Amino acid sequence: MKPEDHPDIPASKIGVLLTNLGTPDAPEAGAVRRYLAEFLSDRRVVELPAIAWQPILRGIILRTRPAKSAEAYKQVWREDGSPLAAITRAQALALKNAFGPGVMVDWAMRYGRPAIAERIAAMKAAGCERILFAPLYPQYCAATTATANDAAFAALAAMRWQPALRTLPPYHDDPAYIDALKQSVEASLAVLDFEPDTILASFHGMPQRTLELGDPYHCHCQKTARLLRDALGRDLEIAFQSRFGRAKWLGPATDTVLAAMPGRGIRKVAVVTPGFSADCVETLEEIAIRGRETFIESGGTHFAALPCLNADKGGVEMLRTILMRELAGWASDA
Ligand SMILES: C=CC1=C(C)c2cc3[nH]c(cc4nc(cc5[nH]c(cc1n2)c(C)c5CCC(=O)O)C(CCC(=O)O)=C4C)c(C)c3C=C
Ligand SMILES: [Fe+2]
Ligand SMILES: [Fe+2]
Repeated sequence: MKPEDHPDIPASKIGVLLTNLGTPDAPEAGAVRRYLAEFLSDRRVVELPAIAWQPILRGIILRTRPAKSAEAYKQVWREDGSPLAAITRAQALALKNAFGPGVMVDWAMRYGRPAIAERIAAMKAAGCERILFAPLYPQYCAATTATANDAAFAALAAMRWQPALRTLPPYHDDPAYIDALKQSVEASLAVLDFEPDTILASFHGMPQRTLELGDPYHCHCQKTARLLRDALGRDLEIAFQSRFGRAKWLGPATDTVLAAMPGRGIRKVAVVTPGFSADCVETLEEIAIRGRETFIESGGTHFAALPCLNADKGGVEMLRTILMRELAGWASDA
């Protein structure tokens, strides 16, 4: 029996914490500025010494970009908030009972709210002595996966009684992921009123230098694209979107490819964004709105932006499969 002066200890549980990048609290310049200040101050994202970068960030970028980005967010904002947050929340909800009793599922964001440290602390307070931390990036990159893991381990660094922590590895070539993408693309194409001449797989870009420094992101994206092309058994091109700053980024650039396609005889295109586990401003505004404009203004006739896996049945089942594998030896249902 526990002595009277002994602190309460909740029954031992397991936690699964889904994590994505983060998003502003509102589609307004002030909220976007706070979000970008945190995001773009991360040394894993902009790999420049603070003394050189902070004056540019504070003096130029945070004065100009928030208003422009807020306009983009306004165009995709939903009644239940930012698409990225709403969909990540829905993914966690859909997986709530997926791993059996004693396994709780929650979600967090690397930047903004709900914060990773806050949700890990809540899981520990609820009795989670083991946590599977799952950054939902199929392709590994230091600017996404590693910085999310850093934040999780930093949260543990402040704890006396730490939970054991596992992290979800990249799943860019996992058969469950490739199959979910194939099914999702085929279902989306089946309801289009046109047959695309080709499919363009657009991944978020990264500075070229990160490839030279040893980041596997470029190779992971290429492998996902190759496996998806093989699974679909049809033409599929790869491109990288969302270039930021003046340095050279991975290519070819999505907007350049879309602008050139009609000149190459490709007038009908479907764009898929397999690197995003949830639709967000990058897919819904940059691709579905601006990408369409670029393609049509260049002479294209038909354009479709296909949805991400999101909290759809196939996407959730894929997440259940890969998460269950990582829970092996921890959860009895795994
Ligand atoms: C999926 C992988 C992602 C990688 C790799 C990535 C790298 C990266 N991004 C920026 C700058 C910005 N990204 C922004 C939005 C954004 N980025 C990702 C994912 C990756 N980023 C997502 C899911 C989102 C959407 C967030 C949302 O709220 O919907 C933005 C903000 C939007 C804007 O102002 O354009 C910026 C800025 C850099 C610099 C970078 C790698 C170095
Ligand atoms: Fe980004
Ligand atoms: Fe590569």
